[in-house]
Amino acid sequence: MSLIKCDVCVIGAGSGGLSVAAGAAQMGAKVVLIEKGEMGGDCLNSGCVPSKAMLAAAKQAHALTKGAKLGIAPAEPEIDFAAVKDHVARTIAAIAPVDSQERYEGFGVTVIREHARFTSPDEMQAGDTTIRARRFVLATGSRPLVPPIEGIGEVPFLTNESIFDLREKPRHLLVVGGGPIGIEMAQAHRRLGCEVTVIEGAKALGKDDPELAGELLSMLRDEGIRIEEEAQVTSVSGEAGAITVETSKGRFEGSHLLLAVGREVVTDGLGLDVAHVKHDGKGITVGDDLRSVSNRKVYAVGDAAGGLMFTHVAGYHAGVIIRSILFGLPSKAKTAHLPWATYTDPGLAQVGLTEAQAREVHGDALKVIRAGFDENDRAIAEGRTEGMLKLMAVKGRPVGATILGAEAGNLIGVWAIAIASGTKLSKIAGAVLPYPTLGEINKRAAGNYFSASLFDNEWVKKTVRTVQRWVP
Ligand SMILES: Cc1cc2nc3c(=O)[nH]c(=O)nc-3n(C[C@H](O)[C@H](O)[C@H](O)COP(=O)(O)OP(=O)(O)OC[C@H]3O[C@@H](n4cnc5c(N)ncnc54)[C@H](O)[C@@H]3O)c2cc1C
Ligand SMILES: NC(=O)c1ccc[n+]([C@@H]2O[C@H](COP(=O)([O-])OP(=O)(O)OC[C@H]3O[C@@H](n4cnc5c(N)ncnc54)[C@H](O)[C@@H]3O)[C@@H](O)[C@H]2O)c1
Repeated sequence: MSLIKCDVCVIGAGSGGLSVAAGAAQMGAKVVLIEKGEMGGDCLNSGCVPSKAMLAAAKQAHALTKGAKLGIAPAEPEIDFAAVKDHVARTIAAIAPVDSQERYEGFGVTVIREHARFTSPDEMQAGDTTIRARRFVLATGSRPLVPPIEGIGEVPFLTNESIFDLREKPRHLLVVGGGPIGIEMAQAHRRLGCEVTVIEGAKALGKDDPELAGELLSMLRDEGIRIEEEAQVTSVSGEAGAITVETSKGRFEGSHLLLAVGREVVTDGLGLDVAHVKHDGKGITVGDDLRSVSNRKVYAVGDAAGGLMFTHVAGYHAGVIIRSILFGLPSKAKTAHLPWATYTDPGLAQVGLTEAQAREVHGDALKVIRAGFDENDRAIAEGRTEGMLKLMAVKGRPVGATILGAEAGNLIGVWAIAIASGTKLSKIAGAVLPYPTLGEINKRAAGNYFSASLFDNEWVKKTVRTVQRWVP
């Protein structure tokens, strides 16, 4: 048994824990990082990275089939499903060194590869080591929720933890859950040659703007994905290669089953009760300072904090608590400026309020401005004219933006910055952007906010006529 005393003990080397450990160690704190599984957590090993690598292969396959539009004869892609999985594995391997034990040890972090659990309010046990720390950071993430559906124990099923290792191409993938995981995986598999049925108990992409989410779903249906909404799963049965899902809307049959019905925060096995750390089904109970409400030595970040579950949110949380832990300064996590994107093609991205939320908060003061990708010269040149930007604005400032279209996840960045910093629309409308770029759609929407009052304005017209007549 050995004892380590440190300033900060971080549990979990995923997006949140790694950001805390790197920041704290490089600013001079003595840091211990404990990880029981793979360095990099969900995002690197079974989340963002493999899903985006798979979507990239799917996009390339799909591009071949659409060539006719641009004057290139369309071709049937030859898909080697196992080789796509090799690409996924290579992508993970290429990024892994950034999250590696060696790199973190290079920052001066003590990395322990064991399961950690509290043995008292200020001590943890990890293997043969006891860690006594001034502050603990729980960055234990989440895992796929497996609901108690009748028959689920007897049927082989996939989750995000196993689907990226599957090397055989599913003949017909049944996806239960139409959230971002289900929808991204549905498009990836469809474009890679699988039959795909999405079975959603409520509304698919139900956390997004219903109008643009609806448009995306109809595009996905046009690609051949069957999406059945309001279909609550009642039971599953069958065996490998022949799965049946019974729902309130009938029976669905396929060869493989993917469960993507949400996440469950990892709080078990941590000895939270021994440390008096309050928690519930949503995660560790924290205030907006991300500090446990019942043990002030303990913080939670990322998925474990029970809010929005995204890698960039985990990274943001890390910044918030580093300020508090290292400098003793008050620091609070906000949510209004946090963006997200679903990386289908076209993508769907959101920051701030949706139209419905903005209407509820701002009533008649709200202006909703639309700019279509079919008005953007670059989108036209590339044949990527589907979708639009919806901008929610109040008194010359953005309060929300929703984008459906090419590069939506990139384009939403401008609005994330604008909303976070309170930037006026006049600044975005007045920016000079390179032509022709998709990014001009943001400027166009901001410009549209002013154009009605500028171009349909009798007073402006009169002033211009007067100046033209009298000013030499
Ligand atoms: C399929 C999929 C796709 C996604 N795509 C995106 C995306 O495109 N963009 C995006 O922003 N987000 C995406 N996400 C969400 C993102 O992956 C998570 O929000 C993010 O990984 C959360 O990071 P975290 O640090 O909170 O937890 P994790 O990354 O889950 O890390 C937690 C770590 O803690 C360790 N741990 C747990 N308990 C203990 C213990 N007792 N002792 C020691 N170690 C422990 C675990 O082993 C794990 O490594 C996706 C998620 C999935 C599932
Ligand atoms: N692009 C991204 O950033 C990205 C991608 C994937 C995942 N994520 C993160 O991971 C989280 C989890 O994703 P998710 O898609 O698993 O969860 P989710 O909670 O967003 O969606 C799950 C869906 O499953 C449905 N559902 C639940 N039980 C059901 C049942 N018995 N039968 C049929 N449908 C059922 C729900 O109605 C919901 O629409 C996301 O909220 C997000 O934070 C992010």
